[in-house]
Amino acid sequence: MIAMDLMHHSSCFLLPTIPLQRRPSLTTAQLHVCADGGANRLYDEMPLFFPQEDASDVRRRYKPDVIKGDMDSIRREVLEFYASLGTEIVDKSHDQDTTDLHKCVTYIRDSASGLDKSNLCILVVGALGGRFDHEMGNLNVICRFSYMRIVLLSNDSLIHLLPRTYCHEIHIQTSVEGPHCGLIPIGTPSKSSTTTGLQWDLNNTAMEFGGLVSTSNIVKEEKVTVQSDCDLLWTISIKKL
Ligand SMILES: Nc1ncnc2c1ncn2[C@@H]1O[C@H](COP(=O)(O)OP(=O)(O)OP(=O)(O)O)[C@@H](O)[C@H]1O
Ligand SMILES: Cc1ncc(C[n+]2csc(CCO)c2C)c(N)n1
Repeated sequence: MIAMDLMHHSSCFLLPTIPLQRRPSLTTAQLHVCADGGANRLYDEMPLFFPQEDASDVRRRYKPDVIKGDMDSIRREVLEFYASLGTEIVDKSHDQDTTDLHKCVTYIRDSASGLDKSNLCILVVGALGGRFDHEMGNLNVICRFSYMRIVLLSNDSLIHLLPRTYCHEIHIQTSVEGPHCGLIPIGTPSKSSTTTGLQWDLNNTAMEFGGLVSTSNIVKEEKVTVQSDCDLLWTISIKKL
């Protein structure tokens, strides 16, 4: 039998930041990349977190490093505002075969700008809870880049891939996530998946889309373990404040 490497997962990025900082925790990221129309949301919504402050000051403080995409959704005023602050604009309007998220992931993967990639994790905010074709496109990106750690986030859920080549230990941050969770074989049927720490554990269980998938499961322990013969999507609910 071949011993498999262990991969640890922890959503500690969801934990509140030190109150003194008074900043959303994602500001600690090394690189901030907006996918096309995502820049409109940053521009429109960041000032809402700081209603007492001048909107332009807030936007300057939360400036993206890069905006990349096919540029069919970003508003001109938003593009010009961030470009004037030095944001790098990567216009890929000629590429209509990959999504803007795909374009952004390749930017981060191929970026050589002093980014520490040893423990790289990409958090994708606003990735869920909108148009279904966009959501499916985003899931496809995490399957396509299965060798990278990419987490899709909304206000309600978090999703990432558990590659079949590892045993997984998921450390549950019970103050901010759970208890609802799911394990879904999205690409290929699984002949055997085994878990611990769930209300309905899998025990060498077969799963396939169109057959049995594990949705509406419940986390029962602070550590969940998963092992499978195929890549699985892991999803867990995010608690409301
Ligand atoms: N409602 C949504 N739900 C989930 N993800 C989204 C949503 N809207 C945008 N995204 C993500 O943000 C990226 C940029 O969004 P944008 O609105 O610029 O897409 P777009 O290129 O205009 O797409 P389309 O041409 O299909 O309308 C998308 O590739 C997708 O990953
Ligand atoms: C088979 C196939 N289906 C859809 C598209 C369209 N498309 C896919 S990604 C993208 C860019 C969105 O920003 C567009 C327009 C395609 N090219 N090929």
